[in-house]
Amino acid sequence: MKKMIIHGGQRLSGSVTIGGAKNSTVALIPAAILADTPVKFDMVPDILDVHNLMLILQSMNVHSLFEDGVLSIDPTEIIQAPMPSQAIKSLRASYYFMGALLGRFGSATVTFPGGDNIGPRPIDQHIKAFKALGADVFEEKGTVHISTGEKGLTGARIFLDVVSVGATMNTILAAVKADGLTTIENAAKEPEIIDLATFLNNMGAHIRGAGTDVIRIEGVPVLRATNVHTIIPDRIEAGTFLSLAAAAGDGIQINNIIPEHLESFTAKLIEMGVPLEIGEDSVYVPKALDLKAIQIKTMPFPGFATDLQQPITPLLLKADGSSVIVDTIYPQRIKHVSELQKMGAHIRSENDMIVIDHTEMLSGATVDAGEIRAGASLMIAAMMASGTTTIINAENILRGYGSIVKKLSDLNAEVAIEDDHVKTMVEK
Ligand SMILES: CC(=O)N[C@H]1[C@@H](OP(=O)(O)OP(=O)(O)OC[C@H]2O[C@@H](n3ccc(=O)[nH]c3=O)[C@H](O)[C@@H]2O)O[C@H](CO)[C@@H](O)[C@@H]1O
Ligand SMILES: C=C(OP(=O)(O)O)C(=O)O
Repeated sequence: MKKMIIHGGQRLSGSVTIGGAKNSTVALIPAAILADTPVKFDMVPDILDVHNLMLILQSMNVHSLFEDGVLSIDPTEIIQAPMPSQAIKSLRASYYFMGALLGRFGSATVTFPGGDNIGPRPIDQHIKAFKALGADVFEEKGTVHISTGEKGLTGARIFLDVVSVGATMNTILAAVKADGLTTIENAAKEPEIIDLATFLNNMGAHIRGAGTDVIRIEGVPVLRATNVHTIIPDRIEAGTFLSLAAAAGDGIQINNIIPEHLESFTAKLIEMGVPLEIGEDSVYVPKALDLKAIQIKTMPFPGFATDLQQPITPLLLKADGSSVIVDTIYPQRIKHVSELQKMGAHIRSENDMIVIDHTEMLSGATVDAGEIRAGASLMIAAMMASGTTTIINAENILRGYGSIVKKLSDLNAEVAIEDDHVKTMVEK
């Protein structure tokens, strides 16, 4: 078990560069096994999810190498083999191997995925799509078996009952080499879906409409990589640093941002009174004073991202008055609430609402990063607090925040990650 130790109260300044998007990367790596050539990704974040996906690739005889942000994957000698269940369980996105293996071999056997513990996370819409494409699906003891038998996959019209990032991506992965036209209606519109479609289209796929709620996929027999795919910047990591900068910064420049991906978030910061200076691919956050309380409702893209409701919470503690968050995607995503209370935060959850009242001062405490964004929220609160905070289960933070100790230390934070009693990464 790892713990993150933060000595709070330092004012932060300087600049930070955002890495490639976790939620693109974790779909692109499984997508690589659909290629008939080796593939290369650039701007790959150094996060635990990537290392676990590499372990899963290894189990299928797919060689991968991760060096200086470039991940090379050679799927040309892939075999179907049992996958390491611990790695599968360590992340949500292992479910993308269902669509990718189905597209590659016409069958897939994948243990039910893990990922963040943020309330119920069914995959009924993924299964519905696989069935519509002609696969038989059955679940036994936590493992999903999917197969098309001799008949192969055939394009179909699929209407998703709920807007789902994972079901949209998985349907694309299964349909990209299927016979004929697949139409996904009520598709999710997240930028990471466009990134996946761009990667596949550059290899010869025929996917149109990614980024809208109707996606059309004309199946192709072969996918060949001819260039390096550069992963889009992580809008959730960017939002986390924007919140940190407004909460504890004396002027912080955040580089490698696509501002259009963050409009619902930056609009809320501006509404609070944070005087953001938004550039073409960067945002400068000056010292923020006199913040106003706001109301937030999380929605599918382009709405306010559920993954950013916890990271913005510590900033809301600084606002004058009561702020309210309603997470419509994951109403039970409240693991940070009890932990922030331990630090003295005036925060409570009631009837699917999180109410955040002005809090003059936070104090360091031992708190639990129950999941990735709860961890991000605690990390920011710890920077604002007086004294030392120890965040246990820090692996959850490392699932999605690459080089986090270095990035925070470069901003003048006093932070380290310790492995039980042994220091593994101390940058300052
Ligand atoms: C690896 C990845 O990209 N993870 C993101 C992805 O998760 P993930 O793809 O798992 O989330 P979905 O977009 O699928 O979930 C959205 C909503 O649909 C529901 N649902 C989903 C699928 C399904 O078959 N049935 C169903 O009812 C879910 O319970 C949830 O309430 O999108 C979430 C919502 O933006 C983000 O929080 C996660 O960071
Ligand atoms: C919920 C998240 O991740 P995952 O879907 O990978 O568990 C997240 O990134 O906030």
